[in-house]
Parts: sequence; structure tokens; C-alpha cells
Amino acid sequence: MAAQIWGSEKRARRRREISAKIAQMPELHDSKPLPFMTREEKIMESARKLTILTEKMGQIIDPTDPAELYHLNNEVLGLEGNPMALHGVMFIPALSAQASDEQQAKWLPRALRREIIGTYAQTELGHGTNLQNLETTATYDLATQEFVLHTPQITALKWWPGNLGKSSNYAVVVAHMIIKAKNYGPHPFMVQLRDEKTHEPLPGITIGDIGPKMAYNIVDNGFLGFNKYRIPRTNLLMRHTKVEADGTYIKPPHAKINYSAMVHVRAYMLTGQAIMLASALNIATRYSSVRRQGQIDKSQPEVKVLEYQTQQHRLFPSIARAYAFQFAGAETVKLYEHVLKEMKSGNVSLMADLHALTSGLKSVVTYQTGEGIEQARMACGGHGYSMASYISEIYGVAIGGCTYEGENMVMLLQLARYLVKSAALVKSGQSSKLGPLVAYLGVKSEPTSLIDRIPNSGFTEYVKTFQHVSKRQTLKAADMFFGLMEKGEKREIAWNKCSVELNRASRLHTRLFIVEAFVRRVNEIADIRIKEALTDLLHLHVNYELLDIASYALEDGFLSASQLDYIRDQVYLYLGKIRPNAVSLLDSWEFSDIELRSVLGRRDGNVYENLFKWAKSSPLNKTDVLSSVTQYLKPMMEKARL
Ligand SMILES: CCCCC/C=C\C/C=C\C/C=C\C/C=C\C/C=C\CCCCC(=O)SCCNC(=O)CCNC(=O)[C@H](O)C(C)(C)COP(=O)(O)OP(=O)(O)OC[C@H]1O[C@@H](n2cnc3c(N)ncnc32)[C@H](O)[C@@H]1OP(=O)(O)O
Ligand SMILES: Cc1cc2nc3c(=O)[nH]c(=O)nc-3n(C[C@H](O)[C@H](O)[C@H](O)COP(=O)(O)OP(=O)(O)OC[C@H]3O[C@@H](n4cnc5c(N)ncnc54)[C@H](O)[C@@H]3O)c2cc1C
Repeated sequence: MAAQIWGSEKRARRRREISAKIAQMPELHDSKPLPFMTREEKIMESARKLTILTEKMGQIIDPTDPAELYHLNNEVLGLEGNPMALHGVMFIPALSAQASDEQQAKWLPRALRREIIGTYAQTELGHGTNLQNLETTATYDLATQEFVLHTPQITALKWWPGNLGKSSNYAVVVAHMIIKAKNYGPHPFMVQLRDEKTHEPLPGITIGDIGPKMAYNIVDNGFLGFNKYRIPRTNLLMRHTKVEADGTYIKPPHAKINYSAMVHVRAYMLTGQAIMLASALNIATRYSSVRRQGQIDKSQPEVKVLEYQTQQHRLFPSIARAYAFQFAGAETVKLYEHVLKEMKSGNVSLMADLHALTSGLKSVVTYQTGEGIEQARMACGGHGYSMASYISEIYGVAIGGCTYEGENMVMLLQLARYLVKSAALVKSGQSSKLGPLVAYLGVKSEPTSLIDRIPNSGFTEYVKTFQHVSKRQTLKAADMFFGLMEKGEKREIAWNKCSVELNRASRLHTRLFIVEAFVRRVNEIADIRIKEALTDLLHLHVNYELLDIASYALEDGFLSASQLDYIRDQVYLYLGKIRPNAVSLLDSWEFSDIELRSVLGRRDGNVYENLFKWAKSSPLNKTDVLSSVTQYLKPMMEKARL
């Protein structure tokens, strides 16, 4: 199963080898539990481990393999980030995709050797979503052949970029490029922020940390202002766009090609989210098979809480989602790598499809991951609320994904633009022009769903039902939009008035893609036992998901009430079938105790003893009487007693 999850036997084996090596290297372990550290201590601890990794990484992993890097990162540095998180996640990808060969030769080897630390500085205090209204300017000075970076007012301060505040000395900065008074829109520039020897900010740069956040507190998200700060013309990233010495602008082959670093993260973050969901579920499911509370049959001893159907219903559909996200994420990464290769050689024809797909997936996956992790926390009762479970930290980190790399509603609306264009093709009789991901929009469906009507139909009737609701909602939302425009509404006003319906279409389309990716994967599996276990999970997935969106299929009679009862029964049936495999389905992800960082989710199940040990190690317990008591509470009580 681990081979299915991680992509191959080799990958699963490599993960095990890497975990085993890390287990033997105490210098790479947390020196104490992270929840007991202050933010400064955590940052220090992370930097300490990062420097050891820089020295010893080659002994543990193949540093050119992103999957091995990611695993090493999760084990050693953990989910809460590190002082170089953005360096790997966005700075290097931005240089790789957007810098010319010459620029790459100059900067990439230095970045890869970690001679310099970089980040991606785009969002500002006043604008994150609406890139066209960013306010930082890069004005070309023809006389000196330099760009002058400037922050015209407080809302133009860069705000949020990870590791910008204290760790990075370089950044890819996105600014509006102005040449001879003409604004060419946002463009990426390579900018040195700090002196390479002293790490002091360079003159003309204001920089710092934006303060503590809901989670990710090892990352120093920062602010940055420029006061007429000059950089050479050749620091504009020039793989696709060029500005010549005389100010001539050569436009890129696609207007949004400079957005590729964002698409990179949107594509890669899906499996990251799957890992976080599976981690939280692993903790909750292990604990649920240790925790005994109440009886189902009063004549029997107390049961493991995992025996309760409500507990299974809380956890198991999310187990199915974690697998589904991992499989859909793996497909998306492959597609992204393919499109990136094509883009580099000038073919930009697949960019719109990739953008639409990753926008929808990013939104649905992060939202459902958040839901699943929060349910996992609640499923652990009181101990889930303790930082000893570590689930709240996983939640805080995962939920950041709903916002970063494009706020979820906004990204769903991006996919909706693509769906509406596709609907227009269907309506104008040009269905043959639909791309493969939306081809179903042009296919006539049956009048009613055949779920429970055709024996042994596998998952085909389920997929058709998802297609039907997705198609119907897309065409309905598009009709609403076109109808308003026909009545004379301006395009943008009409769009806003339909946006809730449009986003519903985007979610349904994305959920269909996720179901299809799961079906595709299960169909490929040769090993009978693995196929059986995953087929059970897929049964739970399709029935649970369909029940969740049933109103869309009920309202036009595509599904009947009796079919709905059948679907509900299937959910209950598969909860029971999955129960014996539940812990194994999560143990198969092979998270080590080091990586999970959870007292509740320990592999050995020795929860209570270790919870007590953990509590005793709280800094508050170093002394029996705290100074808050001697200084305030004790005098108060004494005064009251007088
Ligand atoms: C330490 C070792 C680690 C090793 C790790 C190794 C591997 C891991 C790798 C990956 C990471 C994995 C996990 C992540 C882990 C941690 C992450 C931690 C932190 C994350 C950092 C987060 C960083 C950020 O948040 S950066 C800032 C992101 N900002 C945004 O996303 C802004 C959102 N807004 C937009 O994108 C745009 O403004 C917009 C909403 C799309 C609109 O753009 P605009 O230009 O205004 O649009 P316009 O209306 O003019 O045109 C719309 C038009 O353009 C099309 N379009 C838009 N974007 C694209 C695109 N990208 N591609 C193609 N086409 C695009 C759009 O469809 C419209 O087309 P049309 O008109 O409909 O035809
Ligand atoms: C943990 C974290 C890490 C980050 N790291 C980085 C980084 O490294 N580099 C970087 O540059 N940025 C980074 N960011 C910033 C992040 O990319 C932005 O916060 C994000 O893109 C959302 O933009 P915003 O803050 O402007 O939200 P807003 O756009 O102000 O969103 C507020 C509300 O308005 C709604 N809204 C906005 N526009 C529309 C619209 N057109 N239609 C409908 N609704 C709309 C949204 O849906 C939302 O409900 C990070 C953010 C976080 C939380």
C-alpha cells in the first residue's frame, strides 16, 4: 500500500531508509517538544537543524529529488516551516521557470549551494488577490539602465512573503514595470535585500517580520519597502519577457506566463495537503483504537471508541479523501511538469487547462483537508484539544492553504471562467472543441441515474452521476450569467451576481476530477489485496461524496429518494467493511513518530503514560510555585483573607 501512496516500491523503500537514517541522528531530532518552545526558540532550533542538513543532506537523501527533499523536510524540520521554506518552494522554482539561461547560470548555482537565501515577494499590505493593483513600481531609468523600485505608500509594502522578514537576503519581487511612462503590469525582478556579509538591510530597504500567525510560526513572514532602490536592468527575469537597453519591451508568449511560480505551488501543495490530512487521521485513528469509553453492549467491557459508527463516519470518509487527494495530486504534478517543459520550449497552449485544474483542486482539497483535520481533532475528545495531539498545529498549517497561493473563492472563480467558456462551446454546438477535462459537458446523459439499477456496473454509474450534476450546474450557472448579460447587465456585474452558482459549478467539476483520479488509480492496481482494500475505500468515497452533493441530483429527479437510501446504506456498509483496515490504511503512509510529533498518535499506542510524561515536562512544572502566584495571586488571596 505504501508503494501505491508514494508512487512506487522504490519510493516507499527510500522513505523508510531515510526515516531510519534520521532516527539514528539525534542532532536532527527536536531537542524538546515544539509546543513547549517560544517562537524564537523554534526558529533557532529550525536554523540549527537546517545547517546540519546542508552539511549532511547528501548522506541522507538525493538532494535533486523533490520527493526525498520533501520527506526529509517533514521529518526533520516539520510542518511549521523553516527559515528557508520559501527558498525551495518558490524562489528556486521562480528562477528556474522565469530567469533566462544566462541569469540562471548566475543565480541558480548560488541558490542551490545555499550561498544566498531567497523568497518570493508579491503580496502587499493593500493587495494580494488583485495583482493588477499591486502598487510597488519598477521604473526604468534609460540613462543608467536600471530599474528603480519604489513603495509609494504604506499599502504598497510587501506583506506576507515567507522568510522575507529575517532570513532571506534576496527575493524575486513582483512590481509594476514602467518604461517611458507606460505601465506594462506586474513583472518579477531579482532583488538583493541584505548585505551578503553583514546580513544588514541594504540602504533604501525597509524590512522586518509581520508578527505571530495562526500557525507556520517558524516562518518569518515579512514586510518590505523600497525607497527608490536601484537594480540593474538585467535583474528583470527575462526568460519570457525582455527589456532592451533602449527600453524596448518584448512581450512574453502568454500574458500570464510569469505566474508560473504560483501554479507550481498550487500543483505541488495537493499531495502536501493529503499528507497533513493523513497525519491527523493517523493520530486520531490510532488513538481511537486505544481509547476505551462506554459500552455498545452493556454486558461487554468498554469498547474502543473506533467501534462507534459515529466515530467511523467522522474519520473514514476523510481517509478516503486523503488517498483521493494523494492520487489526484500525483496526476497534477505530472501534468504540471509536462506543461512546464512545454512552456520552456515556447508551447503555452496547455497553460489555461492547467491553471483551471490547479485552481479548482487547490480550493477543494485545502477546504476538505481543513474539515477532515478538524474532525480528527474532535474525534480525540479532550486530548485532541491538547497540543500533545499536535493536530491543532497540523490544522493551522493546512488551513493556511485555503488562503495562500490564491484565496479559495477567487481560485474557484478562475476555474469558473474556464467552465463558462466551455459551456459557451456546448451551447454553440462546438462540443468537439472541448478539452479532455471538460469533454463530458458535451455528452448527453441518461434521463436518470442507473446507480443500483445495473448489477456489477463498478463505478461507471457513479462517475456518470457526478458528471451529470457537474454538467447541469455548469450549464445552469452559465445560463444565468449569459441571461443577465442579454438583459443588459455589464459583464462584471453579471459575473458577480452569479458567482455563488459559478463556484458551485467549480466545486462539482473538481470533485468529479478527484473521483475520476481515484477510479483511474484503482483500475491500474494489479495486486488483488491492495485493490480490494482500495476498492472498499473508493466505494465509501463515491457514496459519501454523492450523498454530500445529493441535492443537485435530486432537484431534477436524476436520483430518486430510493436511490438515495441505497447510497446511504452503502456508506454504512463500507464504514463497517473498512473498520478492520482503518489503522493499517493510515499506518501504510509510514509516518514515523519523529514526523508525527504527537503523543496521542504514537505507533506503540502507549498514550496515557506518555501524556503524563509530556505534561510533567511543561516549563510551567519546573517549579511548584510560579512567580505569577507569588507576585499577584498570593497577595490577592492574603488581602482578601484580612
Ligand atoms: C525546504 C525544502 C522543501 C522542498 C520542497 C520540495 C518540493 C515541494 C514543492 C512545493 C510545495 C509543496 C507544499 C507547500 C508547502 C508549503 C507552502 C508554504 C507557503 C506557501 C507560500 C505561499 C506563497 C504565496 O502565497 S505567493 C502569492 C500568491 N498570490 C496569489 O496566488 C494571487 C492570486 N491572484 C492571481 O493569481 C491573479 O490575480 C488572478 C486572480 C488569477 C487574476 O489575475 P489577473 O492578472 O488580474 O487576471 P486578468 O483578469 O487580467 O486575466 C485573467 C485571465 O488570465 C488567466 N490566468 C490567470 N492566471 C493564469 C495562470 N497562472 N495561467 C494561465 N492563465 C491564467 C485567467 O484564466 C483568465 O483567462 P481568461 O480571460 O478567462 O481567458
Ligand atoms: C501562510 C501564508 C503564507 C503566505 N506566503 C506568501 C509568500 O510567500 N509570498 C507572497 O507574495 N504572499 C504570500 N502570502 C499572501 C497570500 O498569497 C495572500 O494572502 C492570498 O493570495 C490572498 O490575498 P489577500 O490577502 O489579498 O486576500 P483578499 O483578496 O483581500 O481576500 C479577502 C476576501 O475577499 C474575497 N475576494 C477578493 N477578491 C475577490 C474577487 N475578485 N471575487 C470574489 N471575492 C474576492 C476573498 O475571497 C476573501 O474572502 C501568504 C499568505 C499566508 C496566509
